[in-house]
Parts: sequence; C-alpha cells; structure tokens
Amino acid sequence: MSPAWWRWISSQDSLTARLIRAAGDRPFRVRLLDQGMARPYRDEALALGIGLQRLAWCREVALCVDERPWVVARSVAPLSGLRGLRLDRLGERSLGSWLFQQPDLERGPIEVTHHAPSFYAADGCWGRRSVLEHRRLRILVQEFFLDAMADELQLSSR
Ligand SMILES: C=C(O[C@@H]1C=C(C(=O)O)C=C[C@H]1O)C(=O)O
Repeated sequence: MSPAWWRWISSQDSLTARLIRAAGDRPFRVRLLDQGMARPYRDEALALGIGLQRLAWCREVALCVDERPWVVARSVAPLSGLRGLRLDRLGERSLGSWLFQQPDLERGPIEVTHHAPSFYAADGCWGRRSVLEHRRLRILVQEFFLDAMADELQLSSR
C-alpha cells in the first residue's frame, strides 16, 4: 500500500472530518442509501460475534464530495446495544460526527481488504472496517474507498 493510502486506511479519528478537510472548498455530503433492521451478511455477523439469524440495525451511505461518491460505508449494530439511541434519526448527518463526539469511544483493530464489499459492487481501491464502541453500543463500520477519491486526490490506485 502506498504511504498516502496508508494514512487514510490507518487513521483512527473521524473519516468524515478527514474527508471534509480533503474536500477543501468543495461541498461534502452524506447521501443516505438505506437504513433499517436487517439480517447482516455472514462476514458481518462473524465480525460482531452475533448469531447469523439475528436482526441488526444497518445503515448504508455514500460519502460524497461535489456529489461524487468518494467512499461508500455500511455500518451494522447489534440491537442489544442500541437501547435509547435513535440512530435512525441521523438521516443525512454523519454517523461519525456524532460518534466521535463521545469521549469514551474506542476503536477495535482495523481490518483491510482490496476486495469490493458485499454491500456495493464498484471498482475501488481499498476497504477497511473496525468495531467502534461507545457504552453499550457496538457498531461495525465498514468503509470502501472508491476510484473517484483516488482520481480527485491524485492517489495511486493502491
Ligand atoms: C464512522 C464515521 O462516519 C462516517 C459516516 C457514516 C454514516 O453517516 O453512516 C458511516 C461511516 C463513516 O465513514 C467517521 O466519520 O469516521
């Protein structure tokens, strides 16, 4: 992996905040693609250590600069940790902007892949995921970095 990609992939802080900085004068926006209760994909259930038949709260977004998707993300949270949290009300506000305001937020190990994720068929550069924890909430955040981002930021394809 090139050093420039490594800085994106290994970052521990909010990706939303980094994308806003990288976008400069161009508008950033979260486009909500889907959200609701669903059965996670098998690899997601395994990553969270939950039963394969369990329902979870799933949210898919495109993180766009100038209306062009740079990153697609899918987040999956077991229902047991959601009590009292109305994440469905986030709408097109970034999950990260809320999560990274929580002082006790912890990120688990980051897993990296260059395969397209199960939730989005597109060419891309790198994907990563990790489990973020805040109080009882555990949420698997998966982010797939698209070719458009590499083009715009003049990053190598890998
Ligand atoms: C987790 C973060 O939030 C970003 C925003 C997301 C959303 O709104 O659903 C999903 C994944 C992210 O990349 C972050 O900023 O690091």
